[in-house]
Amino acid sequence: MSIPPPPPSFHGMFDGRSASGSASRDGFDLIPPVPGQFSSSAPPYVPYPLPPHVKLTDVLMDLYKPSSAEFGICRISIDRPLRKNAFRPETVEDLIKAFRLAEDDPEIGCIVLQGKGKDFCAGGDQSVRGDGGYQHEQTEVPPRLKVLDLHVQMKRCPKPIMAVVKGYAVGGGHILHMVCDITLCNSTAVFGQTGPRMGSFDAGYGCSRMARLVGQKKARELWFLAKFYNAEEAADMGLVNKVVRDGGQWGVDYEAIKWARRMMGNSPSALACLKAALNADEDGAAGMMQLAGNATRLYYLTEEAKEGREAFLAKRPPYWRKIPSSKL
Ligand SMILES: CC(C)(COP(=O)(O)OP(=O)(O)OC[C@H]1O[C@@H](n2cnc3c(N)ncnc32)[C@H](O)[C@@H]1OP(=O)(O)O)[C@@H](O)C(=O)NCCC(=O)NCCSC(=O)c1cc(O)c2ccccc2c1O
Repeated sequence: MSIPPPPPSFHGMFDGRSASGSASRDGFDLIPPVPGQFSSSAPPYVPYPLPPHVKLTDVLMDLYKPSSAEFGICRISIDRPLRKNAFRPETVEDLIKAFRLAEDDPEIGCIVLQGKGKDFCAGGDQSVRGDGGYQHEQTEVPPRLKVLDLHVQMKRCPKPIMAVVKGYAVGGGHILHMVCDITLCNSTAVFGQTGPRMGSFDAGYGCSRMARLVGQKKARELWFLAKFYNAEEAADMGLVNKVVRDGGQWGVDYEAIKWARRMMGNSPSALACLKAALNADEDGAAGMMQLAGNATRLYYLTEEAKEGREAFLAKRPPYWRKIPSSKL
């Protein structure tokens, strides 16, 4: 496989100097794109090429690949704007499929989760909430809370996931953004839990992740009072990485591209291991397993691991001492 040359726009990024030689602390501000760089004012995503066997009804996927040398950004959008992107079981199934595709696609380096239209997501669709969970259109599928599986999948995904929040991120929509690695929002964003007001609660990541993000006292305030908070309040609490205050309609979308390109300019394996490590204490044995899985995968790349495999296949004893690194 031929390796593409490094992207010209990144020259100088890592030594703190721009291509023109002007000093810059860490190069972040050198990262394109800026609005106006593209012919259209909307961010430059194109439809994601779905494999023929995958059909999505409630979710859209699109893609932005800055250059052939860089990884691409996959944007996953909940597409139920008339219900403020409230999710039904079919939406969750689509999200699970979309995240799986993005995770497995070697061209993708970062995933953006957003809502289509003015809102991020207003949580579980109450019109299909039955007595035992959310009811699938196909009535033979038992009512479930499949969104909890989606949370686990997002936490385990080795690629960074960034929420871009505009409008409401409430109820289960608030939990979805909290499960993402990074949250950017604009000044229209509204955050909060609604469960105790309408007969529900999420005692999973909805509690544990929130308490780690905002602290125990604030988490109890968010859940017990079930109030809404604006973008500034959410940022002050540590729920949001950055509030993009200006930049017009697409400001936060461009900021997300910039953050994604910055992350994708860093080592993918380092990011995957860091994500697993940052998850580990919250996720108990499952979290340690995720971190340990990365160690095994990296070990497989060593001459020592390859010798073990080759020896087994050749029906001979492994010859560890011929490998200089095979000692601790
Ligand atoms: C978000 C709002 C405050 C917005 O109010 P506003 O007045 O601006 O807009 P409307 O209320 O008129 O909404 C427009 C339109 O959308 C429909 N809609 C909005 N949210 C939902 C929803 N969640 N389900 C179904 N439909 C919704 C609304 O009915 C309107 O439709 P019309 O046909 O009438 O035009 C306000 O909309 C609001 O408070 N929404 C409800 C927010 C909410 O309570 N969400 C559910 C919380 S429970 C949950 O999400 C949940 C998630 C989990 O992950 C769990 C995990 C484990 C266990 C339980 C979980 C769980 O319960």
